[in-house]
Amino acid sequence: MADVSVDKVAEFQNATMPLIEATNTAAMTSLLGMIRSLSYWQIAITLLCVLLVWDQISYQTKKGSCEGPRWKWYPIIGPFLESLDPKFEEYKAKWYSGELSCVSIFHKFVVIASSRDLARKIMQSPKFVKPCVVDVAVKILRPNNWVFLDGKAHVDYRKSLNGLFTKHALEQYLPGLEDIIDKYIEKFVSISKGNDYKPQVFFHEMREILCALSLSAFCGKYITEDQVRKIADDYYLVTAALELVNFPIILPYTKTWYGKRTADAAMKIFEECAQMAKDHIASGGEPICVMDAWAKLMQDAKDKDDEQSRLYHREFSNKEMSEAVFTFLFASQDASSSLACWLFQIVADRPDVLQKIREEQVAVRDGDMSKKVTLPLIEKMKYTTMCIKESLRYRPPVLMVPYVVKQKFQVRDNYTAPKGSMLIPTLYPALHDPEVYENPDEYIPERWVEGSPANAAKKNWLVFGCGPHVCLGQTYVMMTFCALLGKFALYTDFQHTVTPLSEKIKVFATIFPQDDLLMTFKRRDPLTGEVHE
Ligand code: HEM
Repeated sequence: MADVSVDKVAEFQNATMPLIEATNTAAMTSLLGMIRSLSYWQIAITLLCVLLVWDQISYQTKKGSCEGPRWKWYPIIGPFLESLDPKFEEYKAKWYSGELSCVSIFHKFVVIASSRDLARKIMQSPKFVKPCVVDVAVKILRPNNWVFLDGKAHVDYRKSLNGLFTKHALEQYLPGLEDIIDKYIEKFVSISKGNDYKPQVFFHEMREILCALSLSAFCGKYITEDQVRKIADDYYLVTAALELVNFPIILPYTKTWYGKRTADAAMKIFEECAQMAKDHIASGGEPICVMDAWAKLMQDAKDKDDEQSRLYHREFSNKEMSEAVFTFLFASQDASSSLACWLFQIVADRPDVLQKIREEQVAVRDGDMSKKVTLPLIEKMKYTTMCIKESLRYRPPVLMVPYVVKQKFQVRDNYTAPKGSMLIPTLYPALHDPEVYENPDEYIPERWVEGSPANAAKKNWLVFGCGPHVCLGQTYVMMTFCALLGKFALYTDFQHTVTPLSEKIKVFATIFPQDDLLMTFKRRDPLTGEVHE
């Protein structure tokens, strides 16, 4: 029976095939004839119409249940021009338009996740997503850099870096950090003095001090003051080169070219530092910076065979160490400068808060101002820590963390993000959730007292991300800022001039006050509070 039907079908196909072929050939001929009869203009307009329709259909298909414009109002480019000059208020409107919202810019489809749980889900799904970097980052940070590792390779490498940022390791970097803080207290006071103590922009100085602190922690005394100044001065070129919208090919004298040149110069310096650190440790020296700590971990691991030691059994080359240290600088510079600007502004604007910090700083030293900043001292700075945490919550330096979808990813029941799309977990809404943080738009350090709802809501604390890429430097940040704010509060009388733009947020990689922070610093006696001009 079956054989008969198969034969019949074959017979029918044989009979009809010539007819179908003839029809197809005729259709093709008439289509070609029609195309030949069109002018170049008509062909171009037809192709453009096809492209526009395809662009809209592709947008609609990918958009699914996400919030977002019904149509792509600016065909092809989407809101490209707005993305060149990002505005905080526009971001905010997007986050609060729905827990998943989308935009499409050129061929890139971007999904923004603004609820706490979706943001966490994305950051904790390394099987489906990986951090998204702009194309040019691979050239600037170099293709073999550890930051581009994914999955198990990333987890393994990350384990070897964690050892450089444990509390024990960080404790060793503190004396170097304190030296830098002392120097910059002098410097800020003398800058203000040179300007007759009139308010002036301190945004650049904040970036410089943060760069100097990071470089001291990473390279210790191996890096000279001139080298620090040069890197601090030029670093903004790297930030500009790695902005979300930039030309992917490095052409001479463009932003990306300057960025790469700066990064290469910094990495060359770090390579030399790595060798000096290895020599220092080999000659029995104690570690005082990240480079030293790394060399020491390698040296100590030689005769051991436990899991931790095996991470350091291979020799990390100077080049590899320099590239890793550059990523630390890259990850820290903008975010830490942002925190510094907001923290100094916020505290200066609230004399009661500043007063409490000063009292605590004197108390933890038992009134003995010769005491050096150590880990036990920092652990006693409960109120200062709360002020820093609240600044990070109130003005989180990193608003969003872009990820790219590696394979189709069901983000929520009714939405699956397509492969290749960008998924951006947003950190701000979770940190301003009124159910967890009462009056979320007010700065209230006391909300962080032990046992408080804010403290209990660990899942909302997304300032440093979560999951396998969670910030490597978070403990370092808290320690450094306790030392920094504590000493400036004790030894300087710092004032902030409030302008209508002070509380407005400017987005430049991270966030800064729109007026660039107008401040003055005067020398202050830490015990009597007497201010000297
Ligand atoms: C206020 C300062 C800082 C903030 C707010 C901050 C925030 C963040 C955030 C949100 C992430 C992404 C986390 C994720 O994808 O889940 C991150 C990653 C990272 N941060 Fe920080 N960060 C700060 C300072 C630093 C410093 C000082 C360092 C220096 C070591 C650092 C090193 C890193 C590194 C290396 C990564 C990538 C980790 C990985 O991919 O495994 N950060 N940071």
